[in-house]
Amino acid sequence: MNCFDLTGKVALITGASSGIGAQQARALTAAGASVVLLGRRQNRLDELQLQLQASGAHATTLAADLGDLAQLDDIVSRCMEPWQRIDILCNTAGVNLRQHADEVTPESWDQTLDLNLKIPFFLAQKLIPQMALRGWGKIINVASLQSERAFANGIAYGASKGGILQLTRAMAQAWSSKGISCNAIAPGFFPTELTEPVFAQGDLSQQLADQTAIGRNGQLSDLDGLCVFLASHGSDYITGQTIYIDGGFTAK
Ligand SMILES: NC(=O)c1ccc[n+]([C@@H]2O[C@H](COP(=O)([O-])OP(=O)(O)OC[C@H]3O[C@@H](n4cnc5c(N)ncnc54)[C@H](O)[C@@H]3O)[C@@H](O)[C@H]2O)c1
Ligand SMILES: O=C(O)[C@H](O)[C@@H](O)[C@H](O)[C@H](O)CO
Repeated sequence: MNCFDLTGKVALITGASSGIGAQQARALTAAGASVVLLGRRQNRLDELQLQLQASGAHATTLAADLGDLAQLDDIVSRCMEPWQRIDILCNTAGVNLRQHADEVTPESWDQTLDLNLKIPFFLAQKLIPQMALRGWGKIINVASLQSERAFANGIAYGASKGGILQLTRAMAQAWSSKGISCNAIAPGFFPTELTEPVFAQGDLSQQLADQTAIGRNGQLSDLDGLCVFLASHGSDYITGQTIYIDGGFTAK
């Protein structure tokens, strides 16, 4: 048995229209999974769907805004339509407003905490029952360096990503006995739309690379192995963990 083979599994990926979510879609389909691509930009989802289909993968799109919790039941029923199952949930949609503490407002706080922390929990809660019926499932949350390290412009973001670390442990306590592993990946700095303002400052980008043990920032393809591993039978006895994939940044 190839314990990393995802043939027959269906993954829902939020934030799939760009960056880490789109890369997870490439990695999971390359390992045999079918994917439901959830994002707000239909044109971007369509482009990715075509690319994945060109390499023989099964992919569908679901244009939806996760900013409104009231829409979640409708979103969940739409994501179940294509294959009547979701085995793997990648909770990847996220936002970082990079505000100094003096500038954070109740609205910007809620926007960040709702998308980065609240939605991952409630989306999982709604998908767990059908995973539990089959006795197997995988929740993959996305943490951050800011689950561990504090940045002055990361008040709400850091709170949300610190929260993800503990939420992942609590989800694991609640659901692992049903055969559902709940883990998180914690990427270092990877070039995406989210980090454009960081990578646009060459000096800052180099300083961050210098803080890694490997000596460079991440490339999206660095994430593939961990993503497939956490989605597969290969990680069935791992749950409640946040795995840093940061070139050794947090090990320093
Ligand atoms: N890039 C990095 O260095 C890095 C490091 C650590 C963690 N992360 C995390 O990775 C995740 C993905 O970020 P990324 O770096 O790929 O950036 P990204 O901006 O490319 O991806 C975020 C995605 O979330 C989507 N999104 C935002 N608001 C949404 C909403 N209301 N409804 C639905 N989708 C919405 C965006 O459209 C985008 O596609 C985030 O949770 C981020 O915090 C990124
Ligand atoms: O972009 C930034 O300003 C933030 O520091 C984060 O979004 C990081 O990219 C990431 O979370 C680090 O792991």
